[in-house]
Amino acid sequence: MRTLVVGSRASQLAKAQVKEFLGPLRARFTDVEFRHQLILEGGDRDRRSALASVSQASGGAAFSTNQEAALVAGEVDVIVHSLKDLPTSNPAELILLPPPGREDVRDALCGPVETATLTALPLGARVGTSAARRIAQLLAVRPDLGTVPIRGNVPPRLRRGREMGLDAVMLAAAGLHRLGLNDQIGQLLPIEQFPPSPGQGALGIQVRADNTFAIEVLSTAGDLQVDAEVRAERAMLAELHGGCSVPVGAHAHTDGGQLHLYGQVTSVDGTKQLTARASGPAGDPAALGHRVAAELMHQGAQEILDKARAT
Ligand SMILES: NCc1[nH]cc(CCC(=O)O)c1CC(=O)O
Repeated sequence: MRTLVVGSRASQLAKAQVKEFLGPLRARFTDVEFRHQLILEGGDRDRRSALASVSQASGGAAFSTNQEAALVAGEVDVIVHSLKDLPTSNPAELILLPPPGREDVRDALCGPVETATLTALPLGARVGTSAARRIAQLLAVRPDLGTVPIRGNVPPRLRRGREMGLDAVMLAAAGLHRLGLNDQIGQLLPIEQFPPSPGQGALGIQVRADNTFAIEVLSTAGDLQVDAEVRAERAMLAELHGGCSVPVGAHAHTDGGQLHLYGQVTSVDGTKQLTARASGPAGDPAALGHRVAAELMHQGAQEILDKARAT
C-alpha cells in the first residue's frame, strides 16, 4: 500500500475542499492510502493579527507559505488550496496540476434574503468586504453603497456581518456552496459586472515537480477544460502584475475548442471601469490571457492599478 499525504489549511472550507478532491480518488485508487494533514498558517494561529495583516503578508501569499514549506520539505505530497489564493508565480520546484471540476465562479451577496440584492439594498447600505476588486465593482454599480472591511474565514465573516448590523456581506458562491451555506445567499451577482477573482471556485492542486507518483495519481482527478480556463485567467492577472489584492476580475469559458476570456479592471472608487474580451484556441490559454491583459493595458489599466496599489 502506498501513501499520499494531502496537506491543507485547517479551515472548514479547506477541509471540505480536500474531501471533494479525495472522494473520486479514493474510489479509483483503492490501493493508495490518502492521509489528510492539517497545516497551520500565520492567519490561523493568531486570528487577531491575521485580521490586520492577512492581505499584506508575503505579498498576498499569507495562506500558502507554511504549506509550501511542508511540501518542499517532503512532509506532504500535495497541498489542496483555493486556487485564487495562490500567487501567479509558483516556486520553481512546485507545479499546479489540472484542478478538478470548478464550483460556481460567481460572487454572492449574503444577508437577509429579501434585502441582500443589488436592487433591494437601501440607499447608503453597508456591505462587508475587504477585497479591492469587490469594493470597486460594487461602487461601479451602486456608488451610494458603503463598504466595511471584514476578513477571515467564511463563517466568521457571515457572523460578524450580522453582529455589525451590515446589510450584506460579499463572498464567493463557491465557498458558501462547499460549506452548505446556500441559504445565506440573497443574490448571485452577474458575471458581466462582477467577473470573479482569477481562479475563483477552482482548487489549486500543488505538488513537487519531481513527485512522479503523486502526479500520476492526482492528475486523474483533473479537468483539462477547467485547467485551460483558469490558466487563461491567471495569465491575464500575471501580465497585469496583479496579486490577489488588485481590482481585477476575469472569467474564461470554453465553447468547443475555443476559449473565451473576459477581463475587467476597475478603479477603487468605481468610477472607471475597463473591460476586454478575446477568444483563442483552448490549447494556448497563456496567449489568450496575455492578449486580454495587453488590451486592458492599452486602455489604461496601468494607471488604475498603480493608484489601487497606493491605497
Ligand atoms: N480569500 C479567501 C477565500 N479564498 C477562497 C474563498 C472561497 C472559495 C473560492 O473562491 O474558490 C475565499 C472566501 C471568499 O472569497 O468568499
